[in-house]
Amino acid sequence: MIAFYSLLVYIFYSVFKKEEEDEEALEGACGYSPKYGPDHVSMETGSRRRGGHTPRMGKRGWSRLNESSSSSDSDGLSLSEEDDVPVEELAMPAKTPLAAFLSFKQEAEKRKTSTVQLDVGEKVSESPLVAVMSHLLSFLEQYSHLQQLQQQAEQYRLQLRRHRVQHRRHMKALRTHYRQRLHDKNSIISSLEEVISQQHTPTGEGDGVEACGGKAGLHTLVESLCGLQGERSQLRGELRLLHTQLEQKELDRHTKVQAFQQQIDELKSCIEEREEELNRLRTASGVTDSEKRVLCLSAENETLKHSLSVTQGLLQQLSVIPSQSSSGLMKENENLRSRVLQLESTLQQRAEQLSCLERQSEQSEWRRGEDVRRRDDRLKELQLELDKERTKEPLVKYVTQTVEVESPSALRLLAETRQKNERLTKKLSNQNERCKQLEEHIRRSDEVSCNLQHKIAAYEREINALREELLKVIGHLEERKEEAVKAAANCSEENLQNLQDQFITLQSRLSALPPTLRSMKTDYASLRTQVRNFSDFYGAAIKDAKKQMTTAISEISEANKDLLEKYRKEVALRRKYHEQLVELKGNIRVLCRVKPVLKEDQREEGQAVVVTTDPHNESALTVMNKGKGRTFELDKAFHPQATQEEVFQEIEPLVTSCIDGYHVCIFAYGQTGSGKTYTMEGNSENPGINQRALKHLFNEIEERKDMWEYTVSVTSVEIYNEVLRDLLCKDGEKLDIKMNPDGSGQLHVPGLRVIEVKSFQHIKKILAMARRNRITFGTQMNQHSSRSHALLMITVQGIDLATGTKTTGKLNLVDLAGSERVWKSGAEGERLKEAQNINRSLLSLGDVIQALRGRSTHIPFRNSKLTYLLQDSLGKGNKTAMVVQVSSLESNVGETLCSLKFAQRVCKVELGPAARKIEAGDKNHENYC
Ligand SMILES: Nc1ncnc2c1ncn2[C@@H]1O[C@H](COP(=O)(O)OP(=O)(O)OP(=O)(O)O)[C@@H](O)[C@H]1O
Repeated sequence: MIAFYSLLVYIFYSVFKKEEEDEEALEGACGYSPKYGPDHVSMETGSRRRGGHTPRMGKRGWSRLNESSSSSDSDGLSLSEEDDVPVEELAMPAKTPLAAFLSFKQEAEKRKTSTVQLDVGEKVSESPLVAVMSHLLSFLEQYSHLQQLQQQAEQYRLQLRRHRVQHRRHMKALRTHYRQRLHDKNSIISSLEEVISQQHTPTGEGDGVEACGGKAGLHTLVESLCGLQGERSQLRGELRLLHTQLEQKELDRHTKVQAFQQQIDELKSCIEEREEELNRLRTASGVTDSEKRVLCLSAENETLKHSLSVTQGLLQQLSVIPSQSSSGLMKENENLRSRVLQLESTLQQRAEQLSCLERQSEQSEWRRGEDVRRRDDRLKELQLELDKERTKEPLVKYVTQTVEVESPSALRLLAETRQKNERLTKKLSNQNERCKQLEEHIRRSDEVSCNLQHKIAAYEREINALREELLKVIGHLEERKEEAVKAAANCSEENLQNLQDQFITLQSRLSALPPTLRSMKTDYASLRTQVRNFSDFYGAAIKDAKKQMTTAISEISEANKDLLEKYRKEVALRRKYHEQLVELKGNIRVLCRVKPVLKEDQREEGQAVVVTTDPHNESALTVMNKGKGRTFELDKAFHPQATQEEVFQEIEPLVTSCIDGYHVCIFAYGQTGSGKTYTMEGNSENPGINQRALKHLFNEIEERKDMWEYTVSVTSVEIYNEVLRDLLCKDGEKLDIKMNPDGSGQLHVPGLRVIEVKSFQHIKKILAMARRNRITFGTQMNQHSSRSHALLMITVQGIDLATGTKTTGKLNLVDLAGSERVWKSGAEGERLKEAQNINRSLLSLGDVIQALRGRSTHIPFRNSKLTYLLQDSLGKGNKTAMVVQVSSLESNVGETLCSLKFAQRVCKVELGPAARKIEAGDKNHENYC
């Protein structure tokens, strides 16, 4: 029994295996078509495999197929010899072990039935195994039948293809035949037409007979032509008919193909149904383990085969399809592939670029960080230098330090200069020493001469006294002599003796006198010669000293020339560093000044101070509001006690820039009454930025007068209710802003008074005039509130005397009208309109700042007269400083916060590097710029 089952299993297995092999072989055999080639077949098999079903035909499908096949034959299109394959041969079932087994089984069944018939009445119990076997056998029968059907279907397909090929060939041959015929006829007609045209051409007089003969020939020719034309039209008709027939046949073929396709589909579905049934049977009949295993294995095998076939089909499709008929597809595929490759390479490049960019950005980030750090360091250094500069250290020292840091060549130059300076200083000090010695000598000589003079005078006095005494004595002696002569004549010898004695003593005394007198005289004479000699010596010494002094001075002046040159260079360097410093500080600087609490501000008692500055951080400012502190970081925050000078110190570099040819704008912004006018204009005791700036301008101009010649001109306007008015004209008319007609692109205000200023005193008068003409009113916030924006515009034009280079700097000093909350200022009527106009123009200023901050392409300068007028000083390439004025009192905290927020926005604006407005004279100058 076991042996039987094993045999059965083996048979099954071999049957299935064989079946698959046959199927493959059959597909291989049927798939080839001479027209479509092996690729086409592969495609078909591929698609069949993908479908997972092997097409098999049922009996019904087969009969229908036979019918249509016979109808196609009836069209009169017969197969050629080589294409004609006998159907019986193709439809021959494969000799398989299955067939042998079936025959064996049939015989067994027959035997069984005969045994059953023999053992009538005997009860035979059918075992389940037998039942299964019978199932299996019936299934196998069905299966073999299916196989046959499938083979038939394949054969039919082959036949159909052959038919199609033959039909096409036939049609082609027909078409060429008719075309040839038509062509022949056409050529005959054209030749005839040529002949006719020759016949029609006029001939000579002597050709009369020929002409008669020609006419007859012509007649026949025309007739034959007509006949030919008729034939041609007939042929054309035939051709047309053929065409219609062809079309009809094509249509028939198409419908037949469709019908076949439908039948094939039906057959396919039928086969599928059968296969499903078969599978069901297969699984149902797997009773024993070995059978189940076989079934499982076969199922597994099936799936593996299926996946293999799918893979193969895909592979074939991929490799074969393009080379056959789908050259377009292939091209497309190639294109796609190349495009993919291109894209991949681009992607790779992009990735590389990206990584490169990332690296670069990292590097630049790092470099930026380094730069910022270096800039910070430099800023600190420069700040230190500036501080030193501020403490009025000598200019050379400042430049020396700067140069020491900056340039080694300059350092060398400086060292040389310093050495020369030292040498000169030494020489000078030597000269000074000598001068001092000489002076000492002179002083001593003077002293000696003075003493001698005194002595001489004393001697002279003594001599005079002695002379007088002598004269007196002589006079007395004369008198006595006369008396003695008289007495001698009258008196006794005794008296005479006495008198003689007296006379002798007097004579002795007199004789004693001359040596003293003589010595005195010689003393006097020697002293005189000494004095004379000394004065000569003194004169010579002075001459000598003078000589030495002049040589020293000439040497110094010679060295001074060098020094002057170096000084020029150093000034240029200084300017450069100054520019760098200003740039590092930012071409837009925001400073905040806190107004001190004045008596008049404390109207309400218990007003708290809410704004505080940090003594350790000069750029921070904290505002307390509702118990919370908010810190603002600006460029500089001045404490309330900051002086006007301290504020100006911060502005000074910008004012200097103006002389160097930059456009500078300095404006005070803030709430009404917060001290804008005080900061800009100040008062007589404490002048503000305006006066200080002009003073600084004139001082600088004075310093540079050896090298530069400057012209300073001033204009002053106010903008009140969006109306421009000249402040340097009483009853100034309404002015308008226009473009300069010289095509420079600069703005210009026709009719505006421009005053050329010669001195600082002159400017003071002009400022006073402008102040008088400005509109102010008292508001609740400020007794003398400025109700307009006041602009003081200074133009400094310079010419370098050495090179002829021209610079034009502009300094706009703006005292803005006070921003205020309308309800708080108690404004009504005209005041309300003013306040609204002020707020509107300040809003425009804010918009301009916002646009500059956002680096917008359009800056709305024209939105207000204020911004329009400041256009050439407020935008890119210029320098701006804003002094934000705030009140420190609690009642103004809202306005203070508003002003500080605006200030912080301004802080973030980047104006870029400032541009100097310069017209070069010659190249030399550029070295200094
Ligand atoms: N730093 C200060 N030191 C002393 N007094 C000051 C200071 N700041 C302002 N003041 C005084 O405060 C008052 C108002 O100042 P100022 O007129 O300058 O304000 P303002 O902001 O210009 O006001 P408005 O916008 O209304 O014109 C003036 O009397 C001024 O002298």
